[in-house]
Amino acid sequence: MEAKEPPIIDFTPFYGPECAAKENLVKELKHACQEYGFFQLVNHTIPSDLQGSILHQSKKFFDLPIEVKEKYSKDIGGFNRGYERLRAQNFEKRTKGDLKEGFYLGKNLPLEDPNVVARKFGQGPNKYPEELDDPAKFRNVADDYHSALTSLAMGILQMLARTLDLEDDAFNEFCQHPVAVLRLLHYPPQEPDASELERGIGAHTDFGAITILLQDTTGGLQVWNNISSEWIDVTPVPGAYVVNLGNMMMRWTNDRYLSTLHRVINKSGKERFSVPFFFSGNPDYMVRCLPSCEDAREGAKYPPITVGEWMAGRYADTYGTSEEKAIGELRKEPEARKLES
Ligand SMILES: O=C(O)CCC(=O)C(=O)O
Ligand SMILES: [Fe+2]
Repeated sequence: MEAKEPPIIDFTPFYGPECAAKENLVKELKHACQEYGFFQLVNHTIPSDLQGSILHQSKKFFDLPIEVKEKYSKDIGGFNRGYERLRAQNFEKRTKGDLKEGFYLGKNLPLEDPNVVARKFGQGPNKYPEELDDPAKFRNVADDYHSALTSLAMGILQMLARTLDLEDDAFNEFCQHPVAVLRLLHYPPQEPDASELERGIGAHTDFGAITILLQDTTGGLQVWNNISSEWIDVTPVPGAYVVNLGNMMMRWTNDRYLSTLHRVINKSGKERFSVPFFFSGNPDYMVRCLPSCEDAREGAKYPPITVGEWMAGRYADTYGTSEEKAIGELRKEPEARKLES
């Protein structure tokens, strides 16, 4: 079978009454989750000017001098918010690090919020850069965008519940006080003579439930196709969201749904901007295999784990606190085996 790009799915029926088109949407989503773990979503009602604004504010931040950006380092003050310098992440562990810089934002919660006081995973205050021409604009756009994407994520999960023959509200508890991370990303163009191993972001799967990614028109995102064993480009569709399933979905569905390897290589000669939104749910929620997905003989492949424990472990893996484990996981990937042998 010829490998194809992940499908483009029209979300319009979600906003309308029950009808054949809505049933068809559920079928399309189910097919995408089983065969690709990825799809592009169009007609999702997030205004294009809000999408343009978040990309614009992101560029403004990354254009600041490095000393200013470092003032907002993610390493200062905890809460997983703020600036992450070039090459800080290194998914494939075969170069000096991924050729991108980032800025992490979440829902802005004050220090006295009960979930922050209780040190729940991923809950806390944002950092907002003061040195921009219009700092209030950055703040408003980031907060509005985060809240719009939180609603979209809940809508998508409602439809994904239907694909699993569950009630629409099946993921409601999961969506309470969610860990939801907005990551502004800037990929400088890679040098023409860069190593073949140079990556904007190395091959990885996402940790959470779903990721909703806005990419500019540069291109460079690729997904791994397990059947044809090749990397497939995800061609930018203006205004669309690239949605992919994270590891939690595999745990829930006992691997019926895919959490697919993906990477970015920016050979365009231009800088690339993207904004993934990672929706990982309520830190106290126990992710366990859905009864309908248990295997008749083998039961569930993965033991139950809370969102908080799962996320903390996965972050530790990618940020080097458990480097050996991360390398061990990468070795399982076909591409890595090929390159090593
Ligand atoms: O920038 C992109 O297109 C992908 C980013 C990504 O995969 C991630 O941040 O997990
Ligand atoms: Fe990713």
